[in-house]
Amino acid sequence: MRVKVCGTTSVRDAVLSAEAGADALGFIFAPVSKRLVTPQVAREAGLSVGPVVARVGVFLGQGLDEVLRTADSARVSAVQLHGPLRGLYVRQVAAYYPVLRVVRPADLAAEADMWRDEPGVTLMLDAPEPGGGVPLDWAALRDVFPRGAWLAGGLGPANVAAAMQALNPAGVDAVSRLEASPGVKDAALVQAFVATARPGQTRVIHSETATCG
Ligand SMILES: O=C(O)c1ccccc1NCC(=O)[C@H](O)[C@H](O)COP(=O)(O)O
Repeated sequence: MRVKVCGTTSVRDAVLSAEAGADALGFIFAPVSKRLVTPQVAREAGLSVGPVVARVGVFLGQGLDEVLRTADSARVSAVQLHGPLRGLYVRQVAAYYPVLRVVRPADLAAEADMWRDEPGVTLMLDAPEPGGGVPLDWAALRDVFPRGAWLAGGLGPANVAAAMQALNPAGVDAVSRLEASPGVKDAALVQAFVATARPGQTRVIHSETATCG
């Protein structure tokens, strides 16, 4: 089980999510988002969490050049793609970065067929409005949720265990229900989310500096 905390906009929030045990941090580069971050801040935040935590650049309907340039400048380790996209476009991004391809329930069957045997492209099921905090109907998805797919959509500390029980996703992702205000994390909510999704995984990011001599 992998846990991604999305909508990171500062070094402070990157460090608190990493210390809570998150496997991945999301940096949103879609201009429509309330959690928009610059590539420079994303890069600094990513560098602040050490070598283990994945940094995911999140895009919605943006041009290929913009996606690749921004991802490079932010030094992300993976790219998350929202919106209706041609298969060729997704493959072109996947030639450079592991891709989380985000789909709505209505598009799940077609996209699952398209990406089933495609190394480097992982499906993530999300609500039609990304970052909207609205959970999906897990019961309706039980028979069609693809093996190895990730789940998002209105997840938080109070419901992530039930979502995992219902669909057994390979990863979970959340933003709205982990915030004090849009773009600002609530440390207690992040800790509770990660601890519930994957117990016992906190980590130390900043250790005491050893003194020599
Ligand atoms: O969160 C946003 O503002 C956003 C805007 C545009 C594209 C993607 C966005 N978020 C992507 C995410 O990965 C969210 O974590 C995911 O949609 C779940 O959000 P939530 O339902 O609020 O937990």
